[in-house]
Amino acid sequence: MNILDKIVFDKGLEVKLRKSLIPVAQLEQSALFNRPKNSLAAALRNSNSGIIAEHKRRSPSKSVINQNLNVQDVATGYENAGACGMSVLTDAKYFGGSLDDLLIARAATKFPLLRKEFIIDEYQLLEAKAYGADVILLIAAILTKTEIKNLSEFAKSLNLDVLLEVHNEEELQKSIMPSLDMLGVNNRNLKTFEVSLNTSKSLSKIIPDDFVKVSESGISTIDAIQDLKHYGFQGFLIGENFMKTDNPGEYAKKFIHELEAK
Ligand SMILES: O=P(O)(O)OC[C@@H](O)[C@@H](O)c1c[nH]c2ccccc12
Repeated sequence: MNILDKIVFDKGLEVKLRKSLIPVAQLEQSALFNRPKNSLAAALRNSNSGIIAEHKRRSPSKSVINQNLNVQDVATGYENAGACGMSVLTDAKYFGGSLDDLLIARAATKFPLLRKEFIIDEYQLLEAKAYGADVILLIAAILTKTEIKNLSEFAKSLNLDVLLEVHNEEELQKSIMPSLDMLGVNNRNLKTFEVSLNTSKSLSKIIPDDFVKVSESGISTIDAIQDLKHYGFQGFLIGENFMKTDNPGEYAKKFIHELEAK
């Protein structure tokens, strides 16, 4: 079993347990459930920096990144920095996150929030909504074409934006459908952890222009972003490069100002 298979196996057990603890009706009663969406896709289209800043304490590829921060400070820091939105890892076992992190970020900010999770079940989309997300991630490597269709259509019915993530051409070909808002290319192979920005560059040519293109992972310099912009990318998902500092918000602010000055 590769790491992605392990994560998905554990996620299946976790979702089953969560479903038995919190019924759908309770999620639907959340005060946040009918909150109007703040669209990440729209924010990216209207931005010239396009940064989506991530909250990530640890990961299977890097182990600990930063365990000493408070999500509320990180969220307000990212919003004040001028990021288009924030990605909040909610997986506990492999990334040290939680749905409470999402709830805290929501209470502290108004900008678009992405629930960064291994989504395999509609129940997780109801959770995303109940805990204040505006956007959800779907990962093509762990879903069939039918699952992508069903989950993305359900997300749209809940008024959530959908970011679909691919890593190769085969995943992209099976995924292109109208119920997606953004197409993300993960520069990191989730099975081997290899990272190359060339993955974004080569797949950009076959992503239809009606989707906002997002490049994810392994981005640490202004030059890399300038380069990716030439390939049509409008969104740049950055985690570790911000989170490894003592003050991710301040670091992101400098980074975004520098990018906007170019
Ligand atoms: O920390 P980085 O290299 O800047 O990467 C951020 C983000 O792209 C990465 O965390 C990510 C992209 N897709 C994912 C899917 C699941 C978990 C994590 C991810």
